[in-house]
Amino acid sequence: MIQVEGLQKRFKLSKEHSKNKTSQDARERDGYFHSVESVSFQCQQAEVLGLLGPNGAGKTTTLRMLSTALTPDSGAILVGGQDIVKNPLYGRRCIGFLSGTTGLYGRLTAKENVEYFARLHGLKGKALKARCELLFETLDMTAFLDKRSDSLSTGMKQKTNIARAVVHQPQVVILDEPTTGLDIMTKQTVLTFIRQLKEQGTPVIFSTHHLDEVDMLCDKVCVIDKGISCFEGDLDAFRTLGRNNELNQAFMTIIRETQDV
Ligand SMILES: Nc1ncnc2c1ncn2[C@@H]1O[C@H](COP(=O)(O)OP(=O)(O)OP(=O)(O)O)[C@@H](O)[C@H]1O
Repeated sequence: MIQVEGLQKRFKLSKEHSKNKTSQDARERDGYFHSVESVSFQCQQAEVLGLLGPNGAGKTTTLRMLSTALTPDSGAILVGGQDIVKNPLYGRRCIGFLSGTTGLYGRLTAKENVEYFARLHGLKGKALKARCELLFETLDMTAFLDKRSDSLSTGMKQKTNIARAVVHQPQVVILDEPTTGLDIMTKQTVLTFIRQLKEQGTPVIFSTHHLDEVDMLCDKVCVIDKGISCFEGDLDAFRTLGRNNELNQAFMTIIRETQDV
């Protein structure tokens, strides 16, 4: 289980930027951009949580804090009761993170990339081979395992990145827009993989703009708007609050009404 409580993150703006201030966003103040002002949610074992929000809402900033790539200014991130803000090394061991900008080593093959990260996490010998083979099979990677990563298609790269992110069997999996830019077949493989993680009991948090994916996969959603989590609940509660069975419509109502407050 992962619990996120009162996360905040601001970024210092350059003097130049502050002088020529044109932004209407209330998060820009005192020489800082307050990307995440107050975000809280939790995701239990075997639950899939969809992180929703308009462009610029603060989803990626939040997920980067969960991955320990960014340190929050305040707030707590508890995995199995331990605060990974205070213990980021522990966080890196227990979280598997796929970001939109994760890079692969272009000169290494898909297989070599995944094995390299497996070794970084301490896997070796038969355990490494078995874990990698299972992932290659599950993510349908066998046809391109020996190709250099710089020659892979977008979908092949994404599968390799996902394998790399979960090779150490993390307690919690966090995926930032995992299906963006993928064709229908590859997207299906990724969604099936998320469902399998859930069946194995792993909490999965993923950000997306595709509410059809949320409908198919998510047990609950958290909506972030302008750096603040304004809704957390299951899909029934989401539809009720948005007064619409159609998730896109419900989402737009929730955002509109949050912004009117
Ligand atoms: N290093 C930074 N310095 C200044 N502002 C930043 C920085 N990183 C993010 N931001 C700002 O914080 C806000 C939230 O960005 P974030 O990438 O978290 O949004 P998002 O919800 O993931 O958006 P999208 O759906 O478009 O990916 C944006 O306005 C962004 O410009």
